[in-house]
Amino acid sequence: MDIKSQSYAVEVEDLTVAYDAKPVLWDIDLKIPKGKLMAVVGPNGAGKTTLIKAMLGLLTPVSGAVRFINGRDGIHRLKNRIGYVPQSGSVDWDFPATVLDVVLMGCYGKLGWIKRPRKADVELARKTLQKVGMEEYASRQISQLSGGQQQRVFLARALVQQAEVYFMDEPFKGVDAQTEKAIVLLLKELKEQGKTVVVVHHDLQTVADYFDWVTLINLRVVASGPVGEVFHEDNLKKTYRSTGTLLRSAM
Ligand SMILES: Nc1ncnc2c1ncn2[C@@H]1O[C@H](COP(=O)(O)OP(=O)(O)OP(=O)(O)O)[C@@H](O)[C@H]1O
Repeated sequence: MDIKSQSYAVEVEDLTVAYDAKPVLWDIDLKIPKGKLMAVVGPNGAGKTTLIKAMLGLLTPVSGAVRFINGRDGIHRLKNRIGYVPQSGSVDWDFPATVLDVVLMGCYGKLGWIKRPRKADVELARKTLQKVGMEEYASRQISQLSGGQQQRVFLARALVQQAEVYFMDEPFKGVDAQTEKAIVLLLKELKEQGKTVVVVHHDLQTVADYFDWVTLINLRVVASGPVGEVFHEDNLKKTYRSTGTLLRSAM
């Protein structure tokens, strides 16, 4: 099937997810058009990470379905075309692997640990490390990097995968201004390549600059659509309810 001819990258239908029988996402319906940079916005505990994990098939929903590329493919048939940058700090890197090894994992998935990388893959991995400003750390143990540096390596790993749809959980969390700029440039580059990127994002002030599509969520989807249409005070109020101070600073 030609992935490029389809208009939706991801479709979520009636998705309900619970932890210990307590629903944290309720009846989620979502269509993410192909080629969009989409922010997922909502207060702490709104279910943003849970939504991403459920879309990736890392959590089993109580009900509902997630379909990729206009409903034709499930996640398991598409795994090389889906890239995931988990939240920094959520992965235990306390095992022996260099930065270059970790980036090469993006080329091979699980096979990376047993298969010898091809020269072209190593070149691509090094070039991508350069892009995220980490080339001089290629031989460093991943456990010996700061959180922000690990975040850059995660991004490089996702980029070498050359996926169609990317999910990034708070890629800007705890990074300095220079790294933030580098990530924004990468997002724009992915968009230019026609990729779809779904990003959990907390900084309301940068939503309109960095993204063209937004989903506002708090247990349910409050609104989802073009930033210019749905990212307004009314919807933000509904999403954040009592957090008026945060709201005022964003508008
Ligand atoms: N493994 C788990 N077991 C039980 N409850 C969980 C688990 N993970 C998350 N939760 C709960 O589910 C709800 C949604 O959590 P989630 O991490 O998806 O929110 P979030 O919007 O990503 O929050 P944040 O902005 O703080 O990262 C929260 O109430 C959280 O306490």
